Amino acid sequence: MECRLVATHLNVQAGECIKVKGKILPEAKGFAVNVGKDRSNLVLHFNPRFDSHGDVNVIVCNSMEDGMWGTEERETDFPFQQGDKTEICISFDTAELTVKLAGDKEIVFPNRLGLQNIEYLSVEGDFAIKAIKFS
Ligand SMILES: CCCO[C@@H]1O[C@H](CO)[C@@H](O[C@@H]2O[C@H](CO)[C@H](O)[C@H](OCc3cn(Cc4ccccc4)nn3)[C@H]2O)[C@H](O)[C@H]1NC(C)=O
Repeated sequence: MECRLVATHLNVQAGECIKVKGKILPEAKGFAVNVGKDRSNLVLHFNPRFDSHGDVNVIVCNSMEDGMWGTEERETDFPFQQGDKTEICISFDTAELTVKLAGDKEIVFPNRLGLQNIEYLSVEGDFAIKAIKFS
């Protein structure tokens, strides 16, 4: 599937926010926003699934350490629509990450890797990026 963006050497600090703005493709099956140390060490794989891997309208979150997936956490309160514009804001501290979504929805996920900064960001799948902002 389509890799939309990879950014490295970011040095995003705890308390700062990574904002990803874009448009979900009309026939989207899924997309993912990954943040972490590098492509094999992800503190968060944020993966909204419209219809993929047997999931329909589920947000799958997971971590990856040395290339090995962790235990998935799944959210069925699904604030995404195919074809819509959306904005995802990820902030974190050494304990957890907070993903702010449309409609004041928030998802909290543990910082299983204990990362103190985020070096790596990638966006994959059926998502057309409009802007990336670090604040
Ligand atoms: C019940 C026993 C099998 O469990 C299934 O095992 C699959 C394989 O590990 C799980 O699917 C994987 O879940 C991972 C998160 O835990 C990742 O989402 C794996 O995908 C990685 C990936 C990203 N990409 C790029 C991309 C991303 C988004 C949309 C399109 C392409 N391509 N592959 C995805 O293949 C899938 O979530 C899991 N399902 C359950 C219910 O546990």
